[in-house]
Amino acid sequence: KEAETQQKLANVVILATGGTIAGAGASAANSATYQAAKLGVDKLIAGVPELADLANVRGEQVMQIASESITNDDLLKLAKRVAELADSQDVDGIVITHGTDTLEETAYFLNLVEKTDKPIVVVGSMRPGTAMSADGMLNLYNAVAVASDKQSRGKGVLVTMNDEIQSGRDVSKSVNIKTEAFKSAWGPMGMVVEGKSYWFRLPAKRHTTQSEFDIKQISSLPQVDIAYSYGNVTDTAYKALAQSGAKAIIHAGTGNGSVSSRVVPALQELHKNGVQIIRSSHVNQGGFVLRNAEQPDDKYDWVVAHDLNPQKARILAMVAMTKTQDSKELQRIFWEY
Ligand SMILES: NC(=O)CC[C@H](N)C(=O)O
Repeated sequence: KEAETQQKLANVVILATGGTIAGAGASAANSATYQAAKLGVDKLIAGVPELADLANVRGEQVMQIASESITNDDLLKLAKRVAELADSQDVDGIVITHGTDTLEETAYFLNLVEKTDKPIVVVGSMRPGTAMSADGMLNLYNAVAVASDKQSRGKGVLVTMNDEIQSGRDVSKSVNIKTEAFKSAWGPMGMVVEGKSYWFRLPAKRHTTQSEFDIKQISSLPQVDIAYSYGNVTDTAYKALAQSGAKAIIHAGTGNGSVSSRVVPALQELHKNGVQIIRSSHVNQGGFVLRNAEQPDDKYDWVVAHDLNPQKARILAMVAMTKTQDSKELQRIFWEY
């Protein structure tokens, strides 16, 4: 009987990378003061015995770090392992446990480069497992539920936090401390409740199997950096980033991705020397940067990030620039993904 149930259940692999979901604090009252990336994947799985009702689950520890320390090399390593597993016939879905600080970057990266329609679900938690009302157990349970559900196929990389199913492209950490940290300007795609998913929307942008990018053809990522804008800003950071080797600079602009008149000349100069200038916005609820609004992008040959926040724009620029150095092509890619 047990063997029969196992046969019917989906095979889900949990790739653990660290974060608060693997964190531990000194006492149950420590919801914000704790160490991330302490528990191994086997402990995470053992902590939620109900996972066995959803899927045949096995775990792999890919790294054990806080996500703010993830490098491009870490991203490549994770994405290549995801691709290997997705190619394997005995894997039906993949869950990645991840720190929440850069979870949105990893989810978007995988959404762009994984050539599979098998569910890939990225999940984290806002409180360590040792805290009162810890959210990691339920988030992980929900992630495995979504990863083992055939309905989740072909919908791009997903994120399950706080009972919601979000698109890995759109979702962003919008508040800290609180468990409802992950929001998208375009709303969640669905809900997951008691191990069952309920879908309401589909992504409109190219992803996974419809993407022109493939992790198997990417062995390194170009240096792309972000410069933050504010009142009294100078061009120092932009110039320093270019000097350190940035091939593109994401302008984390004010408002509509506006650029201070004190910075414009430096950006024109950097672009003449081959650095791509990509205008994004750091407004909190989701920016919307349009070409030739605020700045004459056609004249300057700059690119706009449209609705992508600066950190997501960095991910797309890196992936795009593995294939093209042409600003028109870059802009097309920014419209399509
Ligand atoms: N809630 C979290 O996961 C944050 C912990 C840590 N800063 C990380 O991103 O890994």
